[in-house]
Amino acid sequence: MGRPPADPVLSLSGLTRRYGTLTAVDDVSLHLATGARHAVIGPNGAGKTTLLNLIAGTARPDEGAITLAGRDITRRAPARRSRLGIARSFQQPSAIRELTVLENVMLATWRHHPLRPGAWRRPKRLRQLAATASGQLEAVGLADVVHQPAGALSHGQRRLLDLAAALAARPSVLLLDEPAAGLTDRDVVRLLRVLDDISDDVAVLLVEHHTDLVAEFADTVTVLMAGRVLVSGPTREALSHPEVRDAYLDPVATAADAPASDSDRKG
Ligand SMILES: Nc1ncnc2c1ncn2[C@@H]1O[C@H](COP(=O)(O)OP(=O)(O)OP(=O)(O)O)[C@@H](O)[C@H]1O
Repeated sequence: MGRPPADPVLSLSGLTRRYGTLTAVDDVSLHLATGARHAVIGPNGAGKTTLLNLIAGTARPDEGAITLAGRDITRRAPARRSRLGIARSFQQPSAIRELTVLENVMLATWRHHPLRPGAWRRPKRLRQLAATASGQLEAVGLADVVHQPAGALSHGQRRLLDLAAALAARPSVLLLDEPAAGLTDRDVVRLLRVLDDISDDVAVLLVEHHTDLVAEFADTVTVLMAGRVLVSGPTREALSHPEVRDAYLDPVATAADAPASDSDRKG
């Protein structure tokens, strides 16, 4: 396992979350430095989304602690955490279909940095919001569709819109829940380009099943299995860990390495 960074922006210590008799997240400790590119992988039901929920504050841990830039946020409400610098995207694109692409990003920025009552009527402030939102949309390659309703976008474009909305809040920690889900190969290439352009000020925690994307993007990978950390370390090391290959990844390669028949295996 890798050594924790000296000055982590996000630290999870012994996080545990139970649902009845099921322990969805079991004693997980992770530390992300500023600018980290950290992926969490694992089979369905391994606890990946629950882990993101615990960090975002939409689920509360039964045990353990979370610190953001040294500040204990374990008991902070989700809105407070987002104001402190945690942004996230969800498994399903979350844009409001009836609003334009630009309005969606403006709204997201607004939610993260609430204005004083009535401030929305000030044209200068609105222009600033629109400029920030436009810049972010340009950065993710959606400049051509800013005035279209979000509902008119393709699935891949809506994923990029989610990313723009999360980034517009200028987070220090960005949580991404399966951003490549349902994307075409071409969209994944586009997504990777956008992810690569994210500022080094932002630590990214990426939950993803698309292992090629993980291998390209992440410098560190944590593998969750039944809520527990199976392995955590540099990407190449973690992905080539024998238990990871056997249990989860690359079944074709694993099958090719395996003995030819059951009798071989038993023998
Ligand atoms: N609110 C909840 N109530 C009860 N059980 C839950 C709840 N949320 C998650 N679980 C259970 O916790 C376990 C972990 O779920 P989680 O969604 O975190 O897994 P995951 O690794 O994100 O899976 P997937 O890759 O399918 O999204 C699962 O067994 C799930 O059924």
